[in-house]
Amino acid sequence: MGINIALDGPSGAGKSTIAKAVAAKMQYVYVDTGAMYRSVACYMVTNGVDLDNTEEIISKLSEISIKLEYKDGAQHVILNGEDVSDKIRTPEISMAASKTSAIPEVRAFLFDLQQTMAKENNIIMDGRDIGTVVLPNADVKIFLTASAEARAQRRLKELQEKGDPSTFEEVLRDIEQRDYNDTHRETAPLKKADDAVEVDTTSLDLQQSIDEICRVINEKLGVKKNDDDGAVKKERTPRVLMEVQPISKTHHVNPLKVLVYGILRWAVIGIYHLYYDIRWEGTENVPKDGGNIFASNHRSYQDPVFIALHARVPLSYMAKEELFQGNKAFKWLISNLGAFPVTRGKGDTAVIDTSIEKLESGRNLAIFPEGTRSKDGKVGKGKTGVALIAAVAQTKVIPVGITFEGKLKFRSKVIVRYGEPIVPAEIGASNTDSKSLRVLKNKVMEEITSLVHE
Ligand SMILES: Nc1ncnc2c1ncn2[C@@H]1O[C@H](COP(=O)(O)OP(=O)(O)O)[C@@H](O)[C@H]1O
Ligand SMILES: Nc1ccn([C@H]2C[C@H](O)[C@@H](COP(=O)(O)OP(=O)(O)O)O2)c(=O)n1
Repeated sequence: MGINIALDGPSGAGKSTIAKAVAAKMQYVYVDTGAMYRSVACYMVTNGVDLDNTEEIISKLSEISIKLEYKDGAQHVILNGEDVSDKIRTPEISMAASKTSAIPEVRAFLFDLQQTMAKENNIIMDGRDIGTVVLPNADVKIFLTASAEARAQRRLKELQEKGDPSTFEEVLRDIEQRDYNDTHRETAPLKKADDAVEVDTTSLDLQQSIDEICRVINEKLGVKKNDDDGAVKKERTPRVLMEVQPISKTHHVNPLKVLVYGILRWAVIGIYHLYYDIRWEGTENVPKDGGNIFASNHRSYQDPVFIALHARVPLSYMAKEELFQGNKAFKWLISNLGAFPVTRGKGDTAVIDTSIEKLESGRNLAIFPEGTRSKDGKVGKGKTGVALIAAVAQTKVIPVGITFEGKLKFRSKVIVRYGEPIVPAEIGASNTDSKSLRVLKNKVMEEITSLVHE
């Protein structure tokens, strides 16, 4: 179960703008339930359904599929495969949504979808009934308001920017009509939950509103008192959330080094083709830039080289510290090939910092989540370290599957498969809380396993 923040209030109070900003700041998923109601209305309007004919509206619900997708940080609303993100924002659809959202069957239809999203992710969800009906146990509930005039003024500005000729009076009338519809419907009317914090934004500008909401959230997520026994509930502090700092992709490995590395790579690829019966698959999945994690099953000491040969930017990888203690020339060699030491079995936390530093410096990082080589070729369960590094750095993880029969020897048939990159935030792992790490680790191990067995 993720952390859930419920944000309710009337139209134009600032819910979606603020929720988006908070989601970006806290690396949460933003769920715009209004967009879902708008999509239902959009389908009805587009298909000529009479909005006073409740029976017909209900009968059409089974034809609707709604998805919220996240591309380049923006939320897109997909209705039956079509991106309707812009289409649902017209005054006509606003008014239609206000009408169709009063129908209990429409609400029940969207309720399941909303609850599922809340279960799977850390989310901030905005709407009218989130704190009262959809997420009655939300960790934080906020009721956002502003005077009808202030809200109408904001909407008018928005509409004017889009070239819409509506007047202030018309917009105010629409807002008041929708407020009336939303607060007077029988099912899940707009009202403040008893345990919600009310924030009035009438005299606050946007930044002040965002700051106030962040303050309320931090206060609520900090330490929560259990009303029944006065004990402090299991603390879910935002401290952990703050540690997530997506690495900056502005650091690049020296281009000359990349060029020399490229020439060497191709020379080594040639040698490897002579020595092994080797093939690389899925090379189109390898990002052209650095700062990515390659997570692979571990079969042999050659694995870092196998993985590196199709990555354009050099790789760093962890190697057991004993390798750095013996022969100085060997230490020099492996260090220059990107290895850095890790103390095994001691929960070496410095290695996490070093890994992040490597990624930040623009290098790629190879990790073998199983920790040790597999003798029989079976993929083990994997440790959480890979997920922790990926979650803290919020960077792509490219799963890799390495297969060969028995022991690696001259002319062994080797296949190295690169899978599609995993983006932590897209699979609900936008934090370092235990649920995010579990989700991420499981996904990485699943992908590696299926690449090995393809
Ligand atoms: N506190 C505020 N002060 C000024 N403008 C605001 C404020 N909050 C929101 N806005 C602006 O008002 C408009 C409506 O806000 P929006 O987030 O769409 O409201 P809601 O989701 O509650 O309907 C947006 O253009 C937004 O930039
Ligand atoms: N949880 C929700 C969310 C929206 N609705 C209704 C109320 C509104 O009339 C429509 C559209 O909501 P939306 O939040 O997009 O509207 P505004 O952006 O506030 O104008 O859906 C609802 O009934 N319950």
